[in-house]
Amino acid sequence: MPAPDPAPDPVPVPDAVDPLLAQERAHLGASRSALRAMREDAESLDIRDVTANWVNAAVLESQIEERVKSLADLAHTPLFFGRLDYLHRVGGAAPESDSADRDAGDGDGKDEGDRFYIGRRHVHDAHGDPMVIDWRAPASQPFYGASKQNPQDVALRRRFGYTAGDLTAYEDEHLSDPAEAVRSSKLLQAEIERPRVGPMRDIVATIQPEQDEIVRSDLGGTVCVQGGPGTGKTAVGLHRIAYLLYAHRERLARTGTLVVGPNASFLHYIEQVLPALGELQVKQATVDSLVAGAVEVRGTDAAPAAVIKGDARMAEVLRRAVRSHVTLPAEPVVVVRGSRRWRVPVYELEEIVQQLLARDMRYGAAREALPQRIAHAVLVRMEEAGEAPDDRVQNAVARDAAVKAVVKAVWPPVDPSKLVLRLLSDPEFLAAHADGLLSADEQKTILWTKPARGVKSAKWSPADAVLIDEASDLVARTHSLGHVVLDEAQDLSPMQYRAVGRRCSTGSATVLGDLAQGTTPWATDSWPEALRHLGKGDAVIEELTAGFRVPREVIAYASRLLPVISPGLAEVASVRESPGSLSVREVPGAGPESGSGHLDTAVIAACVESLAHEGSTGLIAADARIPHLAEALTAAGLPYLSPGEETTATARLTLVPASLAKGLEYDYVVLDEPAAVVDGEPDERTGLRRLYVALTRAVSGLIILHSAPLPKALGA
Ligand SMILES: Nc1ncnc2c1ncn2[C@@H]1O[C@H](COP(=O)(O)OP(=O)(O)OP(=O)(O)O)[C@@H](O)[C@H]1O
Repeated sequence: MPAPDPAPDPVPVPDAVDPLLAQERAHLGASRSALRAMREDAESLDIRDVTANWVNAAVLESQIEERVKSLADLAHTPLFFGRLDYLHRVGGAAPESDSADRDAGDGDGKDEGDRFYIGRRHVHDAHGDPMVIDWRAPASQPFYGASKQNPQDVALRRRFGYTAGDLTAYEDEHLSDPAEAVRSSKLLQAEIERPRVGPMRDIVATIQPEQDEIVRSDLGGTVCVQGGPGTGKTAVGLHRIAYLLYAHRERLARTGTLVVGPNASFLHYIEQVLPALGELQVKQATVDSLVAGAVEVRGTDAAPAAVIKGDARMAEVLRRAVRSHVTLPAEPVVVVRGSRRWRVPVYELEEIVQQLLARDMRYGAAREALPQRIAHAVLVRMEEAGEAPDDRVQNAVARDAAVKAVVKAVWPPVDPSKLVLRLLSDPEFLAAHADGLLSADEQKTILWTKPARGVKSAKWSPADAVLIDEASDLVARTHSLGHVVLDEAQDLSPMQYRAVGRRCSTGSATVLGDLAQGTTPWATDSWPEALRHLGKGDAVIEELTAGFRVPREVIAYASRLLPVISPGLAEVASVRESPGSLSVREVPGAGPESGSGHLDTAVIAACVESLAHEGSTGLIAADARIPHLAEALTAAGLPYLSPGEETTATARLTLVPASLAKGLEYDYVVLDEPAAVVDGEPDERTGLRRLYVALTRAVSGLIILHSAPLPKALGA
């Protein structure tokens, strides 16, 4: 990101001094009143005359309720944050869908250029003229994308600053005035530097041009975003879903949208962003919860077994195993109807089965088609004999006991859980289907040492549940949603990508991740490959490099790990102007013999030091150290939260196991014993990647405390 001269301070000016500010405040007041009127209109809608039955009435009522909710004037979110004055009149094209109230730029008979106030939702006056337009409307786009080089027909871009809900400042850029120098925005900087408390916030007022391009990319295509820590991937993914819901509301309301995140605490952290943008219909899941349901997951796999179970070759093993249930018919089928017997010979039955196999239909769909095919063969014979059977006869023949018996023998039902249970319990069955795909050693690795007796008693692991999900899809097609946002995607196994891909097979996806933050044993090293497993090989891959979270000094320190953990990846360029602080403190005297008493004391002191600042503090430590640190915090009288629990002005300290730090951020981070974080992982590279994640959670300051030597890769 270029660093042009800063704009003059957007100093708050009293109304008397700046009449322009007074005008803008007046527009804000009028917009608020208009919004109130819109809400009152929605509340007073009488649906009795327009609905024919109670089902329609209930649907309509809930729609009205949603609308009333979406029209609420939220005290802490300003109604608009920007203004665009176009050089000319523009007609902001409406989105694909219904609602006229999202249209922007209706004619108002003026000759001068259009002026739009940009906010989180559309507000119109009593005549239907827009007071505020939705940030997602086409006419809002130049607010994010226009520049001095490409003013996009915009004369003036104005950003507004608020203090405690009051409009107190503004900042202007005359984009079409060649005499005006390019300046960086103070308001944008202030927004980025704002202390973090509570759940994740929307960034709608300050989306950057390169982010905006991703947010507004078309519903038809899948976009994959590679970006280092804090480059706004999660923010961009959530805003993209809000944008798509705006631009294609009807289609996506029918097909559904989903955000997939790494764990429940992460989902909890991000769950407020979409409602703040007025979007309430988005489902959230982890990959584990997505594939849950068929069995209860109570077990875990050792890394080597999990890696093989997550390998894409397992898809072929399963496909073979499912199809192995089909056997070619050995006997003809004879259907008796009245006094006549109709016989379909073996070779013809075989042909029917072969045709179904060749069509590569879902196993269950083919099983349903088979009796109809056999019945058809019977009907052909009836017609040849001069009868004139109709559809009812064909259906009756398809349900005939003799036909049913053939179907049962030739194409028996397959229970996906039982199938996977057998593959993992029965070496011969596995060998038969893994032949040429998995080596003997690999087969041994995934076989259960103690074969399970039944689906209920088996100790299923998360990777097993993914296998069952794949098998289920081989039997019956998984329902596809319209759009899926997949966050922290680098951590998925090929089989997990397939599971997510099934859920957007007829839709599209936004795939977000950072190869350097991959911490699973199966983490991906190549986006093109990951996207192929997802079934979206033609996705566009974008890169975000500007960092909005981590201060320069801190990101430079963490980036020392990059050559080891992800050679070739570029260091994030921090856009934060406040220098931030990095403090690396060695605490002598601790160690296995003397216990970790000194380190604990230093950690507690660092937490107290961090809490003296405004904003949240996260104490991140190796998972194994968490119970111990929890005790130390309690003994020191420092109350703390768990990740995902909302920080508030009074509860600002969170104790974070390194394994749950991904995706989260805190104003100040105290990092306990980096070597323990690295040692907590099965191999060094994964350990260093985990450390990289932990080092990149801080917004304003990072204190690292260690008594063991720091990992060499940090240049220590
Ligand atoms: N354009 C922006 N304006 C203001 N803040 C932004 C902008 N983009 C991102 N941010 C802020 O930067 C922080 C990091 O964003 P986000 O969590 O989306 O990054 P990420 O790339 O997903 O990070 P990680 O890889 O660590 O998960 C958040 O506080 C977010 O609100």
